[in-house]
Amino acid sequence: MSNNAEQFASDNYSGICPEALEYMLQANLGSAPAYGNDEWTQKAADYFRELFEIDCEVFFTFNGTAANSLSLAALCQSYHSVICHETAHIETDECGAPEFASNGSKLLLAPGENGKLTAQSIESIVTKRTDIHFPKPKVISITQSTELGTVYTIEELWQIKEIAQKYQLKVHMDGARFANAVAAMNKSPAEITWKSGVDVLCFCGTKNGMALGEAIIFFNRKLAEDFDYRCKQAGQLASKMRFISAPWLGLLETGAWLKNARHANQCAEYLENQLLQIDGVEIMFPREANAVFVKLPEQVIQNLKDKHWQFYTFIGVGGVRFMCSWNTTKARMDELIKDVQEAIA
Ligand SMILES: Cc1ncc(COP(=O)(O)O)c(C=O)c1O
Ligand SMILES: C[C@H](O)[C@H](N)C(=O)O
Repeated sequence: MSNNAEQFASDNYSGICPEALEYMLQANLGSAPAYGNDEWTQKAADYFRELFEIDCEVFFTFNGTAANSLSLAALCQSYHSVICHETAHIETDECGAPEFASNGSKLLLAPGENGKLTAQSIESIVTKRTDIHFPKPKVISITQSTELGTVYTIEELWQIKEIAQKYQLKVHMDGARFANAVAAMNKSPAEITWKSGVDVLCFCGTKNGMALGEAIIFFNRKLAEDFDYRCKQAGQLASKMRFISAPWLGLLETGAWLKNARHANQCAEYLENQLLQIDGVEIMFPREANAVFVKLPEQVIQNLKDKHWQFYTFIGVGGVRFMCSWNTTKARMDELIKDVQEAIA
């Protein structure tokens, strides 16, 4: 087997946290009804309704791309468009799945500082064209925490809510790192979702300590009509759904979902502080969740790769993302910091 030392490439690299694994093993005792008709799925869905303080509709998919693309398809018709940030994952890394699942809804890209849409950038797109030849804006998609490791504040979410209401737009939240945003903001899940105008949240379990599995949470039940059929048709209805919902229940009932996110955020804060002490390292965006984006000289990047460090460099020349996870250790961070120091020296 290859070297399984922890990497800072992505929280997708991490294994399953103990709580998720324990509940998975419990669910493995004996047989259970298939296709979501099991007690684990019912309990997990009920727990989400308790956590978000609302009678929301909950669905489970295998991954985030499916969650995003299917939920967006539920919010708009093929002749509509979805406004998202130019660095949004639904634009950069889902291979056109949102457009495919919606039969053609166009993504309209907006700039914005630190990876965030603003009410102004949204309004300028909505008002730019209103003629029949242009796909009518219908959905705003925001990522919380963002692809650049930043977090929408409550004030920013409310400004976006006001624009959405002004122009009758729905709001989708890509919550690949939603737990990290909750941990960073110290606000309730309800406050940073439906109370701030979010209609549907794709809450990622994969990056939060599960093997796989996302929860799609419709705060507006009307929008979930027949969504189960959409999931089935897309191959996202798990026959042994208990092996997605039980680990979710493990994260929720034990509080590990928030504990894991807090740990990842705290590790990123430590990593950022240590990197800031190295001459030649430039922090690219405010570190507000579990990712640290730094600018490094090209030969330093190559030196780190030669030492078998793995990381994403999708953010321009010299841009590097270090992502912390539920199982990140100080020892491993110190190894990375030492190698960066030696490479720069
Ligand atoms: C911001 C964001 N959204 C969505 C996804 C999609 O998740 P998946 O790779 O499981 O399709 C990812 C993947 O890591 C992501 O980083
Ligand atoms: C960028 C890559 O697609 C993955 N979503 C990640 O964040 O690691």
